[in-house]
Amino acid sequence: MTSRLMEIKGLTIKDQSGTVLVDNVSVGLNDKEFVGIVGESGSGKSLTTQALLNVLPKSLQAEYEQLTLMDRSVEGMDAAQIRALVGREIGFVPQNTVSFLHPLIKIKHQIGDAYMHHMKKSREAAYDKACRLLSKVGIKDPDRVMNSYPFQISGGMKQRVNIALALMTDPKVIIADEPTTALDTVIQRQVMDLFDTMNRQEGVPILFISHDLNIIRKYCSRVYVMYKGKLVESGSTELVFSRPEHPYTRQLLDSTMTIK
Ligand SMILES: Nc1ncnc2c1ncn2[C@@H]1O[C@H](COP(=O)(O)OP(=O)(O)OP(=O)(O)O)[C@@H](O)[C@H]1O
Repeated sequence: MTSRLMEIKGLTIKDQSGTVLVDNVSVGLNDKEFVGIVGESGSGKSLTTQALLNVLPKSLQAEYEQLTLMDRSVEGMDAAQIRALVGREIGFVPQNTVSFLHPLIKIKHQIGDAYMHHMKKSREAAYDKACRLLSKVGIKDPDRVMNSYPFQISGGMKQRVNIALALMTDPKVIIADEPTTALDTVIQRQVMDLFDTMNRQEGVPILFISHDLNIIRKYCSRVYVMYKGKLVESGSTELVFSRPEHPYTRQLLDSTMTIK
């Protein structure tokens, strides 16, 4: 069986009481792909993604058959090696933008430090690159944002700071968990087009978590559908959406069509 660039196989996650939160899920990403994971709130999308990046909360127990990061099995790697690999090569945009940023540290330090550390760059180079990326995600006054504390900027700004932060190290893979939820449609479009350009022009593979079927349909070539901790369907987006097999996928498509 061939393995993917990024992959977790047979993942089961339980909480402290033994309740199964994610049940035997396998997801993967090939080189150059733009892949979506879709499902309602609480279906296990975020936990699956966190397990793939080895950043699950310690209170949860995860078991899996295989974890592959950047084409390499993590078997035999220690925690520091995995952290370095993830930090250097994978750009992760987490869902919870509020708690991800440290409240007492100015944005310019938070956005620049990983870049200086992983890429061995100067503070000035980090500042310039961060401003360029903030402009790309639609921030018109990057200097002001850079010199702010997180509480001084809006939720949508924080979300865009997180996206810029994930892109600082020119990641070889992007994993984004609902990165555009707090953004208005114009900015959402700008951010999605930025991801799309990175994927098409630079071949950066992207794993994209969303509950928005329209976004998934527009950008992703392959999709996983999660429901109540299980993977209920997967395949090419076109096929899954034109001939959904699972009742939940059908329901999801019907509800989207009603709204639109
Ligand atoms: N740290 C945790 N401890 C206990 N249960 C958790 C924890 N994190 C998530 N859960 C539970 O696990 C289930 C899956 O959560 P997860 O965040 O992966 O869902 P999701 O599909 O990403 O939903 P959303 O889009 O709302 O984030 C939910 O029932 C959630 O309440």
